[in-house]
Amino acid sequence: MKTFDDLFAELAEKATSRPEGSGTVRELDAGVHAIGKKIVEEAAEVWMAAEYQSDQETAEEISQLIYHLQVLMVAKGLTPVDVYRHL
Ligand SMILES: N=c1c2ncn([C@@H]3O[C@H](COP(=O)(O)OP(=O)(O)OP(=O)(O)O)[C@@H](O)[C@H]3O)c2ncn1[C@@H]1O[C@H](COP(=O)(O)O)[C@@H](O)[C@H]1O
Repeated sequence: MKTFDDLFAELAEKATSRPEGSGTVRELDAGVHAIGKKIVEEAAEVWMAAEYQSDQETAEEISQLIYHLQVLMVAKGLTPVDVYRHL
């Protein structure tokens, strides 16, 4: 099963190798403003799922929110360690 650290490593690698068809590359090219909007959208979907949908759907929305947060980290040159420092 993939972990958040595995996903981050994959996204960082894709940012460098820029494979054809990667949604991550597309999102990185769209820039921080667009990624930020996606984060706000996904956060709202997490909230709505938690209130009105199943636990499984909520978990799926949470995974998407974390994905977009990680794309933002890659865009900003931040690493998981930069975040762990604040936990
Ligand atoms: N974990 C994710 C992941 N979570 C969410 N998303 C994207 O985030 C968006 C969330 O979709 P929504 O359900 O909100 O649907 P939507 O609003 O219709 O989506 P859009 O129209 O905005 O694209 C979709 O575009 C998904 O593709 C993800 N895209 C990729 N990954 C993983 O990231 C890795 C790299 O992916 P690629 O860069 O695409 O190869 C792979 O391991 C993927 O599994």
